[in-house]
Amino acid sequence: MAHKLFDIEALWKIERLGAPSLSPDGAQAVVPVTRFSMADNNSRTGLWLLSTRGGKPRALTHGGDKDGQPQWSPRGDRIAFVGKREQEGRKDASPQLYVIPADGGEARRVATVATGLEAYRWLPDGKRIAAVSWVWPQLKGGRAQAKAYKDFSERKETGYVTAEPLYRFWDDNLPQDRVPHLHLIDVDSGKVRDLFEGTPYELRRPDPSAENFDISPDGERIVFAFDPAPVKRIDGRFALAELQLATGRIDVIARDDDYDFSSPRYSPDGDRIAFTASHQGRKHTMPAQLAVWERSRPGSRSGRWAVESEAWDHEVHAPLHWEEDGQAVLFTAEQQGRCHLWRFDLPDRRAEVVLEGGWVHGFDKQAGTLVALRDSASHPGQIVACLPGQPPRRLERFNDALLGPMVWGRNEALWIDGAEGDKVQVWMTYPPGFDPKKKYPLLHLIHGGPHTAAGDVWHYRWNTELFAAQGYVVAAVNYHGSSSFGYAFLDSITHRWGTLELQDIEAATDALLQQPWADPARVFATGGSYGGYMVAWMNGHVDPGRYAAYVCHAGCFDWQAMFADDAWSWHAKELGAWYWDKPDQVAAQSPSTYAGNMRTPTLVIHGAKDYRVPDAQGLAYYNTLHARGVDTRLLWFPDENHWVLKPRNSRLWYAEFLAWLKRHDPAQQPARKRRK
Ligand SMILES: CSCC[C@H](NC=O)C(=O)N[C@@H](Cc1ccccc1)C(=O)O
Repeated sequence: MAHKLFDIEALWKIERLGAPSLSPDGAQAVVPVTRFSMADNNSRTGLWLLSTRGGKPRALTHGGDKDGQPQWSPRGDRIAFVGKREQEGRKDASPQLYVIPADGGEARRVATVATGLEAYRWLPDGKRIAAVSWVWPQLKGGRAQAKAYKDFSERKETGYVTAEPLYRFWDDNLPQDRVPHLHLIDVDSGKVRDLFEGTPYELRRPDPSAENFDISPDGERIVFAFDPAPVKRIDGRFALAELQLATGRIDVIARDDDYDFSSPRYSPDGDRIAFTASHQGRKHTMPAQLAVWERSRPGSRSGRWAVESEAWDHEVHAPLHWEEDGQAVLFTAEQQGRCHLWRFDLPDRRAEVVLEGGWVHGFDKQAGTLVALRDSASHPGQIVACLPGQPPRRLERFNDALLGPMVWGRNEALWIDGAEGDKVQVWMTYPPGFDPKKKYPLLHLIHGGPHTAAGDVWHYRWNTELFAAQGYVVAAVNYHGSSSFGYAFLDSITHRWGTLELQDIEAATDALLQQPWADPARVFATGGSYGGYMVAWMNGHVDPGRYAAYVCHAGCFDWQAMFADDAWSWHAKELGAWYWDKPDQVAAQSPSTYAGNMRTPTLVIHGAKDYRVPDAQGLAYYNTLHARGVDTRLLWFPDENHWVLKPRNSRLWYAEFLAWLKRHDPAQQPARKRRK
């Protein structure tokens, strides 16, 4: 068989699987599958049925362009999903809810909600659905909302007037006077009721999702997380409230101004609620921990809550999923650059791994069958099933024909001596056919956050296998501040951004340059967002010549000017001061302060729709390098945000990235230039 090298065309031919939902008997899973077209520069998402008992995957939907968030009904007879389709002569102007018989057939639009529907959950009766829609809170009734939506869509004034502190999020101009409300939808009649109408309640504004609410097993109550503060900010501290469906009464059941609560889930008997609690009053970096609220007595509206996982030094990721016996909760959590599925036993307060990562991104468990979406640095997302007493088994082979004939680079985690005498993890990907007796260029990929991690995960925007296939030894350092190594390590960089991270990256470079394969003239450093901050920081702190070139994608350059970002209320917590109180402390952590030392060639990349790191950051860095006479190049996307997401722009991104490294790689210069 001919062996092919993995490249950008293959990357975009990969069919991307979404989180699975299981039928109530656990026999089948439904998953969204997205296929991209480089030619058309777009994508289509359809739903597929996968049997957990054996058999070939079957396509469930064909009609829509973007059929997402499939959820099996509690009775197992139908599957709901969110899509934008054309049906009965009507084209959806906003995402709507559809249902389709689980054994196939035509999808039916459940209702037309002018303001659109997003996240949702089935009620246990299988006849109703609770869904999120952004509405004008002062209006009453669907008709008034529809008129407001029409007026808004057809308005000629494009100006955005606001007095909100949170008025944009990533690339979204929210709230524009709307707030996310929960709605109750009757699946057969299509009747819709706004459950929060006339109340001050709303779900979280940044990315409201189905993790923010849950329905009690008897279908009588809905618990949801809400921000009690009258003015909503990105770092709001959420409380929990419970709504009685019969009366509309809402009671606040758990509130602590020191804590941020999220992701509530009812226990199988409905008398406890698992949720995540982050002790923000102690410090803004505190992890989300597993907490449980317990009703004082059955049917009561009061109860007590406690953090259960305090002694377990891990951050708990939503969603939470109760085991059927009510004794344990399943969730994912990171550990040393991997993300496993864990079972947290409540009586013992002990966590054990149920399914190892790579990286587990989504899962469901019904009737003893577990399914999960899992990837690793060496393969994209796959759906695996675990039946009782059996090892994990793959349920589909969507990408095997494409990826099977490729030669892959080897991935491994190394540990080096980093800052503060700590061991620091470095994820390595070696070129296919790597021979340690030959010489190779070294490429740092520096992760963002800073409180995230590089790891055993498949990345579409910073694909380690793709870079390795181009001949680079790829190193991704989990510098101080990274998640997945415990709280002290994550918090160690607070109020002194840049310093320890640089020591770790430099220590990794030193350690790797000891390897026989390393070529000291061919070392590159690249990164996005906080990783972009780091390469700009390196340009001002590391001697010129140590790194042959940098690539800075969406990098933070100047923390004072960064105050234009959507995350501005975090700055003082992370940097230790507002810029007007301690300008020197903030400036000391800004790469721009060290511009006078910058000499290393840099490719600067930025998207104009990036509200997290506004593109003025990238432009200021690029202009600075120009003014200083440093070799630089700008790749600016008018239509991309913090991430480059369109197939053609991604191809351009990789092409420019690789061409920049090649241009500054002494081994890749024409012979005449190299002799000079
Ligand atoms: C508390 S850190 C800021 C939020 C955030 N973290 C999640 O990844 C983030 O967006 N980080 C950016 C860099 C950044 C840091 C601080 C303020 C704005 C942007 C990233 O690396 O993606």
